[in-house]
Amino acid sequence: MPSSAPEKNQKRILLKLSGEALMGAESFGIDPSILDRIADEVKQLVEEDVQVGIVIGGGNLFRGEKLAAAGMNRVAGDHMGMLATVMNSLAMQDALERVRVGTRVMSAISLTGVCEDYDRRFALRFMKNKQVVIFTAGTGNPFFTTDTAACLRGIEIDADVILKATKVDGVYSADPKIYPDAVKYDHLTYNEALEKELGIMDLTAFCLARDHKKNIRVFNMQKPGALIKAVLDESEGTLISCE
Ligand SMILES: Nc1ncnc2c1ncn2[C@@H]1O[C@H](COP(=O)(O)OP(=O)(O)OP(=O)(O)O)[C@@H](O)[C@H]1O
Ligand SMILES: O=c1ccn([C@@H]2O[C@H](COP(=O)(O)O)[C@@H](O)[C@H]2O)c(=O)[nH]1
Repeated sequence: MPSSAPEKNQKRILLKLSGEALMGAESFGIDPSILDRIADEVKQLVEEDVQVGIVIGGGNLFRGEKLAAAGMNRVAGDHMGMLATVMNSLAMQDALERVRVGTRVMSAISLTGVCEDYDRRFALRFMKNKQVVIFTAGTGNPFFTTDTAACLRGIEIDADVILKATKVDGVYSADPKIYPDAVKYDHLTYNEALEKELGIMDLTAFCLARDHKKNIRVFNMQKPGALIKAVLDESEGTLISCE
């Protein structure tokens, strides 16, 4: 049976892009200049022979939890949240294809005529052929997050690392947006992150990555060049690993 692992010396990454990071200075939606910069950086990685899978959040548009707090049925709200991730994914695909990076959007929810259904084996083939694969619509199930989807897909495609691209420089002793004196960690184990109840990711995502021994690197996507450094130099942000 053919191996699903990348060729020797070739990296495969799962990049989780926060929906909120796509807003830039806006309070809702997408700032096209941010998408264009991310597309340029992803293109550089593909040119360096890195296989790239992407999961995008939907927090810039809708979150099920927030809609439920406003009175909506939670499952309907989560469906809206997952569809929001599809909108972000289509925008990212468009930006990547404008810089001539072949991109497939594979959805956990069937959306005939809009994007392809998720199929792990096809996804691996596309990535080996230098196409970027955007895994969209989260896990396809309500009550989950796109962080969990990123860990799930990262494990399925046997990524070398899961990169969480967000709006802060890494993992801190407390949320740096609320506690400006919080201290940044360069490295943490999963057990430390869980014990300290660090809110950078939800517990389901953390436990999934820990149980399957996948490292996560958290870094700031708003910093130009940080993605390249996080992948090629492994020097950006905070690394979370088992040991
Ligand atoms: N200990 C901590 N260290 C760093 N950031 C933290 C911590 N606790 C909470 N945070 C917050 O977590 C946020 C991460 O949110 P991010 O927007 O990346 O995730 P998301 O909710 O999964 O994505 P989306 O925006 O797509 O919904 C950071 O912006 C930061 O303010
Ligand atoms: O597997 C999933 C993933 C996401 N959702 C819903 O989508 C929104 C947006 O995702 P974020 O991770 O918050 O960016 C999320 O709030 C959920 O409502 C989901 O239901 N299932």
